[in-house]
Amino acid sequence: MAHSHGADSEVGTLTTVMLHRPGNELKRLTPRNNDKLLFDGIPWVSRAQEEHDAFAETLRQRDVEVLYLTDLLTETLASETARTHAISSALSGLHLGDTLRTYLAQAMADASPQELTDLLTAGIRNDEVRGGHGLVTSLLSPYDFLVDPLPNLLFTRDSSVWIRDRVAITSLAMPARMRETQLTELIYTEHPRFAGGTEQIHGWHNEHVEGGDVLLLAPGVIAIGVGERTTPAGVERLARQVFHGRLAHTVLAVPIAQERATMHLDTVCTMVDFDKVVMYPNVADTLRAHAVTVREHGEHETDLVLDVAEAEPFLVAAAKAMQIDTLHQIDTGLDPVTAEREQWDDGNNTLALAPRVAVAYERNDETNERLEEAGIEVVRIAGSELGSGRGGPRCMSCPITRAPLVV
Ligand SMILES: NC(=[NH2+])NCCC[C@H](N)C(=O)O
Repeated sequence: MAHSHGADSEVGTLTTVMLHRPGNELKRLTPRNNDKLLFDGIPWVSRAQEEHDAFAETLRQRDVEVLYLTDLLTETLASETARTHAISSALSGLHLGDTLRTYLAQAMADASPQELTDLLTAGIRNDEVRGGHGLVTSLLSPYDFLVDPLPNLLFTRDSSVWIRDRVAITSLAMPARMRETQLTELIYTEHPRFAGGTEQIHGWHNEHVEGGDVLLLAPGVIAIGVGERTTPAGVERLARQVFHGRLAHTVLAVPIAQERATMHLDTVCTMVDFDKVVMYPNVADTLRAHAVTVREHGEHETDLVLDVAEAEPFLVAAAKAMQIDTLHQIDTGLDPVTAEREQWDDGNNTLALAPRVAVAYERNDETNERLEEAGIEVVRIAGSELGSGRGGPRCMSCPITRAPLVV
């Protein structure tokens, strides 16, 4: 069946989304490794799954087709080429040594597609290896991971992003997340739903760009946060690619604080209408953007000559590029302490289902009330466990298709 995929805005009616239902990879988290694995606590896994199932159900009730990353992966792994590729990339680390690598490659090759999906997402710990007892396995601690678990797969926003009809395979900055894009790349390359018909841009081998930093402000206008995750060179690379592919006319490069609380642009600002954003009040006055445009196209991406404007207030630069009078910031009017608490719990990380309809964590009472006062329908979901990885509804979703935005 031919599918057409893609998105040209943050708010066009959402029709297909990719989620990841939290699984065994979360059971790998311990108080000793949670910081490195980018979680702030140890989630109660079964409750996280319940919360996630309710999130998915909420989307389905609104006619959104929900695809699960692991289902797509298992279907992809039915192909021998895909399996070989998945196994060799998962075992490419230099911590393994030849004996163990050969043993693991065989064990993974013997696994069913479903088992292989589990090994690739939950990882393999040294004490789980029953054979291959050579030097490396004896010297490593039993609790060392031979294949790292991927607890942050939950945040499907970051590991790929659709821009118009292309999908950007991102390049994740934190070591704990780098393997995620081996999986998204494999799905988009080999899964029958995407194979052949989907053109990919960027790539995990390129400069760092994470999907949480990429906001499709309007058809042709993309804001990209630059901070802890996306690097200045990452923005330049993606800008060149979207300009070369004629996917956008303006990229706004938006510096954000290099801190965990604001790891991505979507932790401080998301769109809830074609001309409205909800923004963390404590950065609203200082957020700035450089508009990047094309001075000269060329035959190749590298021939492009870019124009980079002086920084302007973000809302001003955005409205100009979007060719609207004002990009409104919904004034949540929160005092700085409440604002800081609710930002930490992803109050600003909303997922638009359509203009003026947004999914948000129920816990952020004040932000949600203000959104409703401003005419936004807030679809509340529970997230006490899901939120321990520091991500809200937008982070946990990768829109694969949105209806083109009609204003
Ligand atoms: N788009 C987002 N804001 N994603 C949140 C990702 C959270 C994840 N624990 C990380 O640190 O990478």
